Parts: sequence; structure tokens; C-alpha cells
Amino acid sequence: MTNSITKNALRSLLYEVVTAPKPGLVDPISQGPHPDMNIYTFIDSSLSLEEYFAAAVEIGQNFQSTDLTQMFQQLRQRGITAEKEMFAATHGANTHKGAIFALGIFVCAESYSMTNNTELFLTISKMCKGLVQHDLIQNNELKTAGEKEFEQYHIGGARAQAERGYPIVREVALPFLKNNKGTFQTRFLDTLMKIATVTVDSNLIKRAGNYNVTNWLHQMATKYLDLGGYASPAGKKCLQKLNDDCLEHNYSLGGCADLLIVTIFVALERGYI
Ligand SMILES: CC(C)(COP(=O)(O)OP(=O)(O)OC[C@H]1O[C@@H](n2cnc3c(N)ncnc32)[C@H](O)[C@@H]1O)[C@@H](O)C(=O)NCCC(=O)NCCS
Ligand SMILES: Nc1ncnc2c1ncn2[C@@H]1O[C@H](COP(=O)(O)OP(=O)(O)OP(=O)(O)O)[C@@H](O)[C@H]1O
Repeated sequence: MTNSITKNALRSLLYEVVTAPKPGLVDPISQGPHPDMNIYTFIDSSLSLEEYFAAAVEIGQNFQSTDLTQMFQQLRQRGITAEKEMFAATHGANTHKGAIFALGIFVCAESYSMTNNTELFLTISKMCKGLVQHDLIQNNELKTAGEKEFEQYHIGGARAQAERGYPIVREVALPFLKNNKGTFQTRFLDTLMKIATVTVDSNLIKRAGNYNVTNWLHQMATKYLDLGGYASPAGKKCLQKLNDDCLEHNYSLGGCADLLIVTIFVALERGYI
């Protein structure tokens, strides 16, 4: 029988991807600026990760030592296999690399925290202690987009969020989702845009080729929420414009999507939604 944490991990991936219309991201209406993937690719990708999340639950349940960075190392080894399983399921498209990292951490930490009665976000920062130093500062071969951006702009992307215990999720997105009422569609779109008001998304910066795009995103997302979000006609229109802008400029919001996924996961675990 599928463990309830594993099930909520899969639910959060599917809830995120069916939410539409998301700017710069794949949803059932549009591939956005992602010609190599669509909603079906995301379904296949999500299902391919079930065993990975089940393994992450087990790692969290069985971990005994006090040094939680070792638990993260175990998870990471399994995560590298999960990336291969994802690429096999999607015929080579990178649908969920960031989510394998972020949601894997949340699943493992949730399982550990439930077994050992610890606080989720504190557990995550203990697991990821030293990650930026190890992966980005001591690394002499900066190859991936995120690694190069650290060199160029000094931003830590997905790794820095993890090491800091996901402050955007803990302090911004989760309280917002919890208090925001309405349909799932409205709540998730507005939460995605709330995340976009503060996130430095390395995926967007890579696509734009400059850091300044971050300020543009923060301003557009703030404007959308000020107009009343998806529940208001003006907010809807603003989101449509943002969707068009992302398509026109080939902008992707992969980091914001990952943060929405983990926010939905915690909300499901805590019964906020
Ligand atoms: C750290 C990860 C996400 C990726 O690192 P990588 O340097 O390959 O890519 P990069 O830094 O360009 O980012 C990849 C993805 O992170 C997400 N992301 C971007 N910005 C942010 C942000 N601010 N917050 C959270 N996630 C973000 C996006 O989905 C983006 O596409 C992870 O895949 C990783 O650790 N890769 C190394 C191999 C590994 O250990 N894999 C197993 C992971 S469990
Ligand atoms: N609905 C979605 N949910 C989650 N992530 C999404 C969604 N739609 C798109 N993405 C994200 O878009 C990113 C893929 O964008 P991109 O093509 O820029 O990355 P890449 O394939 O790794 O890069 P490159 O093409 O330069 O090798 C992935 O990180 C994926 O997470």
C-alpha cells in the first residue's frame, strides 16, 4: 500500500501541473515555452517518481545518527537514480529535476520529523547544512546553469533555499496558501504568483540571460496580486499578459513551480487544503 507521504508527494506534483493558466510553465492548456514536454509528459514523469518518494520516506524513517547531512547524502544518491528514471519516462525531457531535489528533501524530512518528533523546516536546514559551500564554493568545475549563475551573480538558487530551510515556503507561500480561500485553481495560481514576488529563479535567469529579469518578475507578480489575483477580472487579464510575455521571451519559471509543489505538499500533509 502506498504510504500517505508518498501519496501526497505525487498529489502535489499532479495538483501543480494541472493548475492553469500558469505563466512560463507546462499545464493542460499550454506547453508554455517548453516544446519538449506537455501535460502527458508530466503525468509520466510524476508516476515514474513513486518509488523514489517511497525510498525517501524509508530513508527518513530509518535514519539513526544525529548528523542529518548524512541522511541528505543517502537521499541524494537515490535522487541521482530518480533523475535517470525520470529521463527514461520522459524520453529525455527535464520535467522534474528541480522537484526531485526539493520534494525529495521535503518527503524525507517529513518522514524523519514524524518518526522523531522534530520540526520539518529545521530538519531540512540541518540536512542541507554546508550545501552551498560544498556544491558551489568548493566546486572548481561549475557546469550547470545554476552553478554558473553562482559564479556570475553570486546567487545560490535551489541549493540556497534548501540550506536556509526554504524561507520562501515557510514564511511566505505556506501562510499565504493556508489563509487564501477559494477554488484550488485560484489558490494555487495566486500562491505561485506570491512565490514569484520574492523568488530569484535560476531557471528564469538562464532563459533571459540576465539577472534583471528577476525585478521584472517580482513587479509583475506584485501587480497581479494587487489587482486581486485570479478571482478578479483585472488579475486574470494581468496573468494572461504575463503568460504572453513568457511565451514571447521564452521565459520559464521552473524554480517557482518547484516551490509551489513543495508548498502544496506541506499543505496536504498539514490538512490546510
Ligand atoms: C540542486 C539541483 C536542483 C540542480 O542543480 P543543477 O546545478 O543541476 O541545476 P540548476 O542549479 O540550474 O537548477 C535546477 C532547478 O532548480 C530549480 N530552481 C531554480 N531556482 C530555484 C530557487 N530559487 N528555489 C528553488 N528551486 C529553484 C529549478 O527547477 C531549476 O530548473 C539538483 O538537481 C542537484 O543537486 N543536482 C546534482 C545531481 C544530484 O545530486 N541529483 C540528485 C538530487 S536529490
Ligand atoms: N508545470 C511545471 N511544473 C514544474 N516544473 C516545470 C513545469 N513546467 C516547466 N517546468 C520546469 O522547466 C524546467 C525546464 O526548463 P529548461 O528547458 O530551461 O531546463 P533544462 O531542460 O534543464 O535546460 P536546457 O534546455 O538548457 O538543458 C524544468 O526545471 C522544469 O522543472
